[in-house]
Amino acid sequence: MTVFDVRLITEEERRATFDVLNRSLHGKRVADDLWSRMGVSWPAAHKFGAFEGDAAIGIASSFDTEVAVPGGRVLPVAAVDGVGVRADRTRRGVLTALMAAQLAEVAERGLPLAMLHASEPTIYGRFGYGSAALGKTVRVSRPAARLHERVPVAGEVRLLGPEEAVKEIPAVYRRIGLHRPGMMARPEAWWPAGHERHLVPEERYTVAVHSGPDGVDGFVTYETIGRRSLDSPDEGAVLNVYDLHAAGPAALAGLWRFLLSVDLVSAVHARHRPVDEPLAVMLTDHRHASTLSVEDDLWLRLVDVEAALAARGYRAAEPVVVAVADRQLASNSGQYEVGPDGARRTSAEPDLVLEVDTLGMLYLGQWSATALAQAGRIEVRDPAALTRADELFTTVTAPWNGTHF
Ligand SMILES: CC(=O)SCCNC(=O)CCNC(=O)[C@H](O)C(C)(C)COP(=O)(O)OP(=O)(O)OC[C@H]1O[C@@H](n2cnc3c(N)ncnc32)[C@H](O)[C@@H]1OP(=O)(O)O
Repeated sequence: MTVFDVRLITEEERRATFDVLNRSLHGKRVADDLWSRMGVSWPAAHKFGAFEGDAAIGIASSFDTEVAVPGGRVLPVAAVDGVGVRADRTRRGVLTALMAAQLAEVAERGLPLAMLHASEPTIYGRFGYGSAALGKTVRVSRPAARLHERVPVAGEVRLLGPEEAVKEIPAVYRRIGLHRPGMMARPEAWWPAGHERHLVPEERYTVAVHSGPDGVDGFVTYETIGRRSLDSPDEGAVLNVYDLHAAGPAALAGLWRFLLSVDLVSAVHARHRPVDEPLAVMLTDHRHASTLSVEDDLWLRLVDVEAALAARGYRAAEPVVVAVADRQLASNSGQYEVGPDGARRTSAEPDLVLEVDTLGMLYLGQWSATALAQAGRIEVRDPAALTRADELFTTVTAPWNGTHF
């Protein structure tokens, strides 16, 4: 039986806890040069450590940012960005204790939501997180793929050097805005090169911007891996898209036209794209684009169910009453009436009964109530209410996070 304490870390414990994280995720200790680069992005704030005496054995980190929710509002959110337990201390409840402390702190600070990207999909459901936005990995073959003649393309693409990129790209990301549920504000500190999270990454990446009639309206960061051999021209160089954001269809098309024009490349791969991005039908032959996988991308936890439900928009339908059970934050458990005018607590009998992780799956519009009921995740007391819940929670665009954190 392991005896450990869980508490907020001190400044002096930053490196030891980062070491726990790095070893748990990558199996490597943090060398001096790595720490001198990455230490800046590992502040002590909002980091819970698990300690055996003075020795760090676990870490759960988060930072505050904002996330878009259906209906257009942007809510404060705790983005959980670093979780790990020392390999010789796993499966003894260390993570469970860390997540409880973190959730209590996020709730106490009044943040309505928490979110994360999971290393494994089996970990976070038990802590109230639901798989709230999916992402697809697409592959487009070159040189055969061509944009269809009706795809709107106006504007041009220009490559940026690293210094220009650091200056221009943060403003472009802000201008594009959080136009899909699930998109997040990116902390300013992330952008400069040399930062752990640098969003205008290392030398191996190329950054390009698209300019339309109103100025710069999209960007892409990519790297090219492998070389195409003259003996087997269909195999070889893959252009990997790391980050791609566009303000609208013309910018998206312009960036893809550019990506498909890069010489000596046999295929363009893009991970974690929005599931409804219409890339295949933007091509003359949509078999040139294939979806390699669809994966869980963003996981969402409603920390304050009433505030979170009240803050999102709903489509027109008669209200439904949902009963929510929350095993970690009992104050969230209860009935909520959800309708086109918003959501509030009620004492009415529930039409639908679900756990808070399932509510996270419903919240951004990724999953329909019907699908979740079919999967056994919603208990249906009134079948007519299921259709109403589908209508209320549906969103026109699929949710998407689009940021590596
Ligand atoms: C947001 C992010 O940072 S994602 C990155 C997460 N980190 C990693 O993947 C790094 C490698 N893994 C680890 O460090 C650890 O295995 C962790 C953090 C995933 C889990 O830590 P632990 O201290 O072992 O978790 P804990 O003992 O509290 O487990 C709680 C429950 O979850 C289950 N569980 C925990 N991790 C896993 C897993 N990877 N796969 C399946 N079940 C798991 C446990 O079996 C346990 O189940 P039970 O309550 O039915 O007994």
